[in-house]
Amino acid sequence: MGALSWDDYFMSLAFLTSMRSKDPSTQVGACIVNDRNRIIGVGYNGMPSNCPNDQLPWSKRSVEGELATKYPYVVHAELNAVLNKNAESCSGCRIYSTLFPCNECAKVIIQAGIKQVIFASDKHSDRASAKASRRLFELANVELRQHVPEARRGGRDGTQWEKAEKQ
Ligand SMILES: Nc1nc(=O)n([C@H]2C[C@H](O)[C@@H](COP(=O)(O)O)O2)cc1CO
Ligand SMILES: [Zn+2]
Repeated sequence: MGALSWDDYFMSLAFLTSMRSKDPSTQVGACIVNDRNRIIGVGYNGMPSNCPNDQLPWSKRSVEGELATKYPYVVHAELNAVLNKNAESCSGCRIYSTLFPCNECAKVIIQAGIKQVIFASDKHSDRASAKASRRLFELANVELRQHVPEARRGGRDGTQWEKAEKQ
């Protein structure tokens, strides 16, 4: 078996990172890499630091309304990856994400100077948020590419991607 490609390696790292997420329904991971294939930052979806996790909800919906769901509180994987960066800048970098970025993360990705987005799952492509992301990325000349694991081209065991697509 040959060496793992950079794309498979960084997407695998994004999946590994996603496994740190406490979100019971959707674990997302992201990894930012520079043009020398050095890792600049990683992140997963989680509640903001210093907020005791047991005091915020993980529900998708609630009879008590939106404030009793995770959505107003959770920090997305891509935003965490940018915020966690260990380099001066993300300018000219690429980001690997296990899920296509929402429009709020698209704004952050563009403002951070990231030039390429590689994603695994695109399961919410019909949502307004994903359509807005695409529009912003197109206007800002950020390249989008869905990751096709080597396994799909014949060879490696690609079970983690199959699992992500089913999520
Ligand atoms: N690109 C993304 N990065 C993320 O980190 N997320 C997070 C926010 C939530 O914690 C979870 C989505 O919840 P759900 O609606 O699929 O149960 O994934 C969501 C998206 C989707 O745009
Ligand atoms: Zn987002």
